[in-house]
Amino acid sequence: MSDQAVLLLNLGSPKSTEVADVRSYLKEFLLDERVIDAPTPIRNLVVRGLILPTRPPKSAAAYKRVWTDEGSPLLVTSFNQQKLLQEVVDMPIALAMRYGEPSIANVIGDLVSKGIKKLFVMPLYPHYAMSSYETVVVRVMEEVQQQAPNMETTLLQPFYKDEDYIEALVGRSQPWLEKDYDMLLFSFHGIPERHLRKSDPSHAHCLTTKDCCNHCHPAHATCYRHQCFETVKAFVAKAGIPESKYKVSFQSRLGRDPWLKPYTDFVLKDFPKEGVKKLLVMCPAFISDCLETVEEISMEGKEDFLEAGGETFEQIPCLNDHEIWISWMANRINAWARETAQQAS
Ligand SMILES: C=CC1=C(C)c2cc3[nH]c(cc4nc(cc5[nH]c(cc1n2)c(C)c5CCC(=O)O)C(CCC(=O)O)=C4C)c(C)c3C=C
Ligand SMILES: [Fe+2]
Ligand SMILES: [Fe+2]
Repeated sequence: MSDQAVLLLNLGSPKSTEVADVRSYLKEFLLDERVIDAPTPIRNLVVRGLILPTRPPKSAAAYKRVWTDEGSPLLVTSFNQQKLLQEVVDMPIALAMRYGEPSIANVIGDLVSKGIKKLFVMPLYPHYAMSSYETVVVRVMEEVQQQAPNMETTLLQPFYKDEDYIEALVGRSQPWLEKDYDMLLFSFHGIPERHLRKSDPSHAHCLTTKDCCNHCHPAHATCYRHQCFETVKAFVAKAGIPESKYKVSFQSRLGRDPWLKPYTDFVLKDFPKEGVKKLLVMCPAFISDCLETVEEISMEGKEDFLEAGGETFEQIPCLNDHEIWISWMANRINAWARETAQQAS
């Protein structure tokens, strides 16, 4: 029996679309200090006093629009990824979510009880953000420290511009890129501008100049905006898309603070006035389609664009459980297993 295993990680969804389940999911999510990063008493006040009494019915209604007979798209796709990967990789593939179920604590407990000693931790986020990659890694490491301090862990690094990832993304997108379109919009999940400054270890680079993300700097190791731009740069170079035919925007903002701009909803409404009638959209911050790509973009975003005078709206699905993506994950796991074997010999 192998003492190696893989842990796939993603964000998580509520247990059901019932308002009470959505409220308890949002409570765990938004009380995370890396998501709402105000001092604890203020975070408690904002989340418990302002957000939880008002937002859950609205979020539950949005989840109802995307929920399938099998459950939340994000969870269904994640379980499919796990199953398909298990068919081609010769070691246990576990799956856990940062919020909700399957919980990181239970899944690590399960791996420990199976005698796993070496773990490849795969956060399924291409880019570094304190509210996505960092929080899930910190949570996994806390749990490993507590339950299995001697377990050897290797961490999949953000892969936003890796050649194999860009190839996978372009390969997956190819059938849509061959269609006739005026503009390709790369819509990334947004984050508050404050998070970008906080994640800059120098506290002297991110957002200090307009084009900071284009000037080489160590801060880019943790700069979400830089990493999003790099994904786009590499994608358009590989796919041969000219500068006049693409744009980058940021979606899903919450609250009144400034988030990364331009905002996707504004861009979608402005496009038709600028002559963009045939639109292609993709959301590369997400490996799997979820509430944010389905409800916010394919439903709401499409409606906004068409109502403003757009003619066609096509969306490239996320990598999901496409064979290109399963092969990508399998290759990374096999590379890790080879390195581990070499180190042991
Ligand atoms: C301060 C709030 C939020 C930050 C910062 C944030 C960053 C962030 N989120 C994702 C990925 C996902 N977010 C999803 C849903 C979602 N996100 C927020 C808030 C912040 N996200 C909320 C409140 C919600 C829940 C829905 C709602 O009420 O609007 C999802 C979808 C989950 C699903 O079940 O389908 C994903 C995925 C990233 C990658 C990220 C930072 C880069
Ligand atoms: Fe989010
Ligand atoms: Fe930057």
